Amino acid sequence: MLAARNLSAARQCLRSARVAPRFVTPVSQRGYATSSDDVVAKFKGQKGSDGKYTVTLIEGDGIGPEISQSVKDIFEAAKAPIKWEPVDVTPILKDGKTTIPDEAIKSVQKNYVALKGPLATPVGKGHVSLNLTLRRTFNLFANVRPCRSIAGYKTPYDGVDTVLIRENTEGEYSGIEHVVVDGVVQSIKLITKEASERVLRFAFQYAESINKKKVRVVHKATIMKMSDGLFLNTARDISKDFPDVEFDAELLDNSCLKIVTDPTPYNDKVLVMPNLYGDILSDMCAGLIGGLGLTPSGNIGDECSIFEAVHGSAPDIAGQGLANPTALLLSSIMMLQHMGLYDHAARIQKATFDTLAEGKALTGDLGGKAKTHEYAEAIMKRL
Ligand SMILES: NC(=O)C1=CN([C@@H]2O[C@H](COP(=O)(O)OP(=O)(O)OC[C@H]3O[C@@H](n4cnc5c(N)ncnc54)[C@H](O)[C@@H]3O)[C@@H](O)[C@H]2O)C=CC1
Ligand SMILES: O=C(O)CCC(=O)C(=O)O
Ligand SMILES: [Mg+2]
Repeated sequence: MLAARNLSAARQCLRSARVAPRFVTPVSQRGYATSSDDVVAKFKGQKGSDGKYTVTLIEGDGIGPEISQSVKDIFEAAKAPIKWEPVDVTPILKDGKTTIPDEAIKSVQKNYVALKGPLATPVGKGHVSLNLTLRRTFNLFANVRPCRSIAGYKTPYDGVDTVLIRENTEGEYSGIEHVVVDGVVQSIKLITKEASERVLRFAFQYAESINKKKVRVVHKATIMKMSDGLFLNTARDISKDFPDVEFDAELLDNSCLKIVTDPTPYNDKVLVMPNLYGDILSDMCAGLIGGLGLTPSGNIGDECSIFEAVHGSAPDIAGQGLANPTALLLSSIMMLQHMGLYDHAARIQKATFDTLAEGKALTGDLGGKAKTHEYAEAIMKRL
C-alpha cells in the first residue's frame, strides 16, 4: 500500500516536473525541435578542442552509403562542425540473440547522437530488424516523423505539414511470435502503460514546443479494446496534465481516408499512435508530398537519439546513383537542430529547399534526371 502510494507520488512529481517549459530558444529557430535547452547544453559540453562534435554514423545498406556520402559532402561544404564516427552494425549472435557490436553501442552512448542510413531486414527467417534492435537498445521511445510539402514541387496536395509521433519500442513491432500448433501462429501486440505514458507525454510536450496545440491519438480501440484501449485511456489521463493542448482521438481507418482526401486539417495537430500504425501512416504521408525520398525522422530517447530517413534500403535502385538523399539530409538537419546547431541547420536547409524549388537538378523520383551526387553538388554550390 505504502509502495503504491510512493509510486503514485513519484509519478505525480515526474508529471509536474516535466510539464515545465523546456525551451528558451524561440520556436522559429528550433525547426523540428526534438530536444530541449537541457539537451542542447549537454551537446555543448561535447564540443571537442577542434570546435567539432563527434556524431556516430551508420551508413546502412542498399542506397545507404550513396545517400550518406551526399550528406557528408554537403556537411563538409557547409563547414558544419561535425566529425563523423562510422560504426559497423553487422549483426552478431550473442547468447542466442541477435545484437549489434559493442563498439557501435559504445559510440552512440558516448556521442549521444547518431545519423543512420537504412538497414535491410530479411523477410521471414533471418535476423530480427536491426532498426528495431537499435531503437530498443537505446530506448528511443518516440519516433518523430514530420512531413511538409516542398515548395516548388507540385503534388495533388498543397501545404501539407503533418507531424506524426510513433511509439517506437513495442506494440505490433514487439516481434513476440510463436507457433500454437502446425498451421496456427500467434503474434503478440504488447502495449504497456509505461511506454504509452512516455511517448504520449513526449507528444504533448512536443505539441507545446512547436506551437501546434492539438494532440490527436490514432487508434483502433474499437477492435483492440485492451491494447489500443490502454494507449487511448493513458492518453486521456496524460492530457489532463496539459490543459492548454486540445486532445481528441480518431480511428486509424478514418484517419487514412481523411488524410488522403485533404491533409490540411491535420496541419495544426500532432498525431500520436502505436508503433505499426505510425510505420504505415508515415509512408502514406510521404506519398502526399512526393515520396519517401523527402521525409526525415528522429528516434528520440532520454539519453541519446538516432536520426534517419523514413524510407528503407531501396534495393530496387541501390548502387545506381538514383537515390534521393533529401530524406537523410533533412534527418541530418533535424539532428543539427536537436544538438542546438541552428545556424548550420538553417543554411543547409535553405540550400536544399532552394535547389528543390529551382527544379533543375532533381533526382528521378521527383521527375528529374540528376544522379544522387549531381543533386548534392547543386546544393553544395549554394552553400
Ligand atoms: N528504418 C529503416 O532502416 C527501414 C528499413 N527498411 C528495410 O528496407 C528494405 C526495403 O524495403 P522496401 O519495402 O523496398 O521500402 P523502401 O522504403 O526501401 O522503398 C520503397 C520504394 O521507395 C523508393 N525509395 C525509397 N527511398 C528512396 C530514396 N531515398 N530515393 C528514391 N526512391 C526511394 C524505393 O526505390 C522503392 O521503390 C527492407 O529490407 C526493409 O526491411 C524499410 C523501412 C525502413
Ligand atoms: O526495420 C525494418 O525493417 C522496417 C522499419 C520501418 O519500416 C520503419 O522504421 O519505418
Ligand atoms: Mg516503415
